[in-house]
Amino acid sequence: MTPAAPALGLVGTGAVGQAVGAALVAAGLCEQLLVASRTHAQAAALADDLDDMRAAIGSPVRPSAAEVPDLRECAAVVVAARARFTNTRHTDVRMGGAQANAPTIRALARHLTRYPRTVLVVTNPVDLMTRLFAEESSCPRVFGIGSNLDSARYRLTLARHLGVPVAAVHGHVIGEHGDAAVVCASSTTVNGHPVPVPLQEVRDELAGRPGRINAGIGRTRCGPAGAVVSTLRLALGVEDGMTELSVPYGEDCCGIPLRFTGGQPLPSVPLLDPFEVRQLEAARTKLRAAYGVVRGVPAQPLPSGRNL
Ligand SMILES: NC(=O)c1ccc[n+]([C@@H]2O[C@H](COP(=O)([O-])OP(=O)(O)OC[C@H]3O[C@@H](n4cnc5c(N)ncnc54)[C@H](O)[C@@H]3O)[C@@H](O)[C@H]2O)c1
Repeated sequence: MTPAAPALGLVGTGAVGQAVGAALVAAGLCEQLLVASRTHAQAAALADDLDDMRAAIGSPVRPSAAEVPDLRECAAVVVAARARFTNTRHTDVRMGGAQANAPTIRALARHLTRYPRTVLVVTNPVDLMTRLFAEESSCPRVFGIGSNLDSARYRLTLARHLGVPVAAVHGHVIGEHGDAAVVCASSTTVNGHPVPVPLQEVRDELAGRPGRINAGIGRTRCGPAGAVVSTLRLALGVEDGMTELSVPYGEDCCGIPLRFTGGQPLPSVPLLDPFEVRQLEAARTKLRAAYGVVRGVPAQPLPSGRNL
């Protein structure tokens, strides 16, 4: 297997960082994996653990500890940092991290100012943190992981409900990676045919699944790691295809489907019915207001050059 990239970077060595690191070593997408974290000791510890994995499975990926500025040489950087805070929310849980994570994202963005390659933001609330990173860094290719994980959960739920393979289901979840997610039921197909979607069952599963995972194993980690690896395959041009990512969209930043060809993304929002249009508008209004709070100022439109 020839790795697609000389080096990839990873920021954060917690639950998500560990799972992403392991998935990248297993996937063999790069020759080197540079790991950075709040402390060098954390980065070195994860790099050693991943190096053991490399030796055990014969992966081409060589992990090593690094500082964030070293990641500028990488073909892509995954941001999975989380500030230390206690989230006491029961609804809109991901929004609970907005104020705490914003300074961390700002600091990381400054280290990577005008980094020209791909940044994948995982830190929640991901739609806000993606926009913050993009604005603070002026990086041209910043994508948020979240709606693609929601979409994977949606396809899984529908496949189980209908008793069909997941691969037979085509459908997207867009908008916010959070309580204002929009299930694109009207454009969903199974084996190429429209199907009635049990919307309440789907919404209950999207809302309840992360909480059940957290209750059982502390943090969600493998799902986001899978979403990161599949996105990197598209962004690095290893394969062409579609995924749902948070990107600048109009004056906001929210999850929409992007079709990648040769590593280049093109927005590909499906036709929405009037109910879905209203839901997407509500999600964008919510995100715009929340972003204004994170910035401490009313949200400004994104420069047109960065709108997708
Ligand atoms: N977008 C998604 O689909 C999705 C899914 C799951 C989790 N998440 C989010 O991913 C983030 C990480 O989650 P986690 O469970 O791994 O958190 P965690 O608390 O287990 O780990 C956070 C890591 O970030 C590091 N860190 C903190 N400040 C840093 C800094 N300034 N620079 C570099 N590293 C720093 C910490 O040392 C730690 O290694 C959270 O915001 C979480 O909500 C997103």
